[in-house]
Amino acid sequence: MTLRNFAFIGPRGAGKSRLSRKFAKRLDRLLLSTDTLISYEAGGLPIRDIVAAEGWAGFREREYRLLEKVAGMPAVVIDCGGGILVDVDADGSEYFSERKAALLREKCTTIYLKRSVQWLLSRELDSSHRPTLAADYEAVLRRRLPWYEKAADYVLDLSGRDVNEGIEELLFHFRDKS
Ligand SMILES: Nc1ncnc2c1ncn2[C@@H]1O[C@H](COP(=O)(O)OP(=O)(O)O)[C@@H](O)[C@H]1O
Ligand SMILES: O=C(O)C1=C[C@@H](OP(=O)(O)O)[C@@H](O)[C@H](O)C1
Ligand SMILES: [Mg+2]
Repeated sequence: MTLRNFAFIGPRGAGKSRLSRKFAKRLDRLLLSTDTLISYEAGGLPIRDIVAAEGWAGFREREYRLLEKVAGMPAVVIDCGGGILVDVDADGSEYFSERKAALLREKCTTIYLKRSVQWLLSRELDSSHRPTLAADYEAVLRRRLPWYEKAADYVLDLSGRDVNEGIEELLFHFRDKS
């Protein structure tokens, strides 16, 4: 039995944080949230404030540096922020983050929590901790969804199913592989 770690990826609001907490508990593993650790390292500043101060480029850089530290830890569950596969260029345009994808590929079993575009749009979350991504959130989703597919070792489609069913599927699929 190897002690490979798990990383959850997927768009904002897919349920990564909630599911990964339950999953880590079932496996009795340590759960690490990239968002929470980035905030903590920034002296407790909410992500919204980090982005306001440093721009998305600053936040993506923090995300990369944090992922470098946690991706190789053995036997942990990593709850990634929705933009873990994103970097931004000088004019603020998003592109696929090969450097963060490479860390996930090399060091983690990456699970994509898949939801339909309609489901995600109907639940787009408005919270003081989640800075607005763009006026056209659907365009953001359509650009990013293929990136999650590309980076995933396993796709967990939660359409019409609850979190517990999803966890049972993962425990079954990875029963001899984790
Ligand atoms: N399956 C679900 N059923 C009901 N509420 C959910 C479910 N998954 C997530 N939520 C709620 O939706 C919100 C976003 O979930 P969260 O786990 O934070 O998503 P993510 O980390 O992918 O952005 C939270 O308020 C959470 O309580
Ligand atoms: O999609 C994104 O770019 C982001 C998603 C957020 O995490 P959740 O997916 O947990 O909401 C958080 O990392 C930050 O606000 C940026
Ligand atoms: Mg989250």
